[in-house]
Amino acid sequence: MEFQNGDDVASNLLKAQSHIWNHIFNFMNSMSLKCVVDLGIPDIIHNYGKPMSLSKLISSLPIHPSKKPCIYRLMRIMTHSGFFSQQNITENELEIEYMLTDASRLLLKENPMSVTPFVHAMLSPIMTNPWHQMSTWLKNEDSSAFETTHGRYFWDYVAHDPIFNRLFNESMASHARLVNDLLIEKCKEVFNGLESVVDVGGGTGTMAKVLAKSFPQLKCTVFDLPHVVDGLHGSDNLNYVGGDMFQEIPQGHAILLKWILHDWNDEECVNILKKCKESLEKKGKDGKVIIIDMVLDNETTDESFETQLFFDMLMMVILTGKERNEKEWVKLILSADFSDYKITSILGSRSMIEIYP
Ligand SMILES: C[S@@+](CC[C@H](N)C(=O)[O-])C[C@H]1O[C@@H](n2cnc3c(N)ncnc32)[C@H](O)[C@@H]1O
Repeated sequence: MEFQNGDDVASNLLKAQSHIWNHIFNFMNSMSLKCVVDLGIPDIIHNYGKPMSLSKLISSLPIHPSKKPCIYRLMRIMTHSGFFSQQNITENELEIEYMLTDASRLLLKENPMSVTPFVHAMLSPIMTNPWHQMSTWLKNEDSSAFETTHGRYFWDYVAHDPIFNRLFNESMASHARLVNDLLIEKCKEVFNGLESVVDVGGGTGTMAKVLAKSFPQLKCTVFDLPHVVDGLHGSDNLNYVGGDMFQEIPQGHAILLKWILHDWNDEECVNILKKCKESLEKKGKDGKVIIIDMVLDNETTDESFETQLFFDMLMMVILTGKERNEKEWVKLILSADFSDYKITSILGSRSMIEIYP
């Protein structure tokens, strides 16, 4: 047994207290980010074209005059968390000049890879309210805390709320734009020579459009729920089909499941994979399913692992899904009667899993 002297006890207690405080107040990071995005601060600094002083920033914001001093405090916490850098630090706060960082450049509206739609969707009260119901949900039979809060499954809710439908689809599309080019670059040989691919749960087709353009011989089908693809028009080698992947998946030589299986529990995933297998088998024997999702790995850097844990909690609270480690993926693949698989780590916390019938 270790004995601690009085000073150690006090210092450990204080550390424990700050640890708890930082956890209690972690939501302030999210909400300050939302505020900065709502006010368009990254765009204002970017459009200014050079480091922007606090006084200039304040005069560019549509805020009430009594709130002017609050902007320094908002910028201070956001600078602390890496969204801005600063120069010309003097006694006079108004002279501090702010610059963008890699993180805030990714929030610019004009950036085709902008993460701003993801901020709007994920931090809307529709998505944050369910977190207050987590412990209630753990004691009831509902499929998710989202259902406990909103009385519907997530996908059903999205189908009935056109504004949130647009917000959510745009957030997925913005995510896809960020990873598409990297993905195609890293996985060229996976799509090379393929005749057709069905992007199941392909949203509004952001990924499929890039595939169709990069591989003109490849016939791409975006398959998603009718309210997502209704009214969308394809091109020569791209078409949209509305339907339910639990019923039937259009035929293809390959099926892409990008950010799909982590939305669903094991039983649902096995059903989806079996539907994929049926679709592939109608085209012959050499097909494959290409899954893009996370493979949980606690050996990765702390930051990546934390991101994976956040997504796992998101899948639990909003949907019925989870993030899986390799062993859990293999169990799913074999349960759906696929015979072989290959995992390639591609994009930070995400991997590509090719599975073969
Ligand atoms: C997390 S999003 C992923 C979107 C896209 N693959 C991407 O990576 O950006 C999941 C997609 O699955 C679709 N989806 C949900 N249930 C579905 C079903 N039963 N049949 C077909 N698509 C479905 C949703 O509409 C949504 O577009």
